[in-house]
Amino acid sequence: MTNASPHGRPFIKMHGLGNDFIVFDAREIPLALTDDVVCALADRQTGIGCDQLIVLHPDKKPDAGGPADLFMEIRNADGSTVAACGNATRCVARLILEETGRDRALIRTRAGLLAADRDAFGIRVDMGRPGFHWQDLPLSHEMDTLMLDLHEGGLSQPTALSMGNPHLLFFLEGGLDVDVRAIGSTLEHHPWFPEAVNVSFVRVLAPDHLSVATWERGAGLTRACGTAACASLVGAHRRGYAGRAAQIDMSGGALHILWDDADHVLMSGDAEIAFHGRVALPLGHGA
Ligand SMILES: N[C@H](CCC[C@H](N)C(=O)O)C(=O)O
Repeated sequence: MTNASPHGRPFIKMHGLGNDFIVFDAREIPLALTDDVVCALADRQTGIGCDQLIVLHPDKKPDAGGPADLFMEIRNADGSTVAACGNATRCVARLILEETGRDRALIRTRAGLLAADRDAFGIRVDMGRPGFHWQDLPLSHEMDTLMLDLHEGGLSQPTALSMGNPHLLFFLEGGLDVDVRAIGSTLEHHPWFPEAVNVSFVRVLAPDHLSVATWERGAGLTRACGTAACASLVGAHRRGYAGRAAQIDMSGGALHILWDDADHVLMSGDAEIAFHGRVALPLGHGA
């Protein structure tokens, strides 16, 4: 793979509430990254550092639901390819809205076609419908996804649901302190989740106010997780703890989530550009 120029391949470093991304634009010059190169770029000591790496491609299926502005490839820091990333989708939507000057963006992901626009909280993305069936996650066998018979670290009866990616949600009582890293890293690869799982810990502060901490599949503890914020609102509503709209506080900031009457989950929040750069690919090679 050669560089786009002698000074390396351009990228944009972006984040959504501190959940950070390296974004490459491959719409003009193709880019195919092996898992090893993704891991090297994501490394916070020897690479650029990120939770996820995003590659923008031309839309691959213009006839499936209408042409999208682009196809968004999503890679976790461990190199794994995943179908959904809420915070990164807001960042990509911002790039499209600024590039086109239009008030709406259409982003194709492996989880489906996502529409985005601006609202009072920043960028709003329609993250589509949640999935509750055990095969949506997927889970290894049929079970009640509202209350799983699963126990870890003194916690039990989590909810599992899909936002295009799998989420396991523990709802915490009162001031209970939990070891997010220990429990999250243990359950990420639980045998019931053949494709692994994102593990979140949710406190219900009010029916319209939750706080969430997430151990992300393929990335570990992040400052925010957009799909987890969506999943937490939906799960809290299903369990009778919350309404259909809430502010979700995470260590990196807050998102506003609405599960609308058409069963779509709308996520609103910031999308920031940290810096622009260039990198020789594969890392450490080339001028
Ligand atoms: N770790 C997730 C992908 C990134 C999700 C997160 N960064 C978000 O904002 O939704 C997974 O493996 O499904």
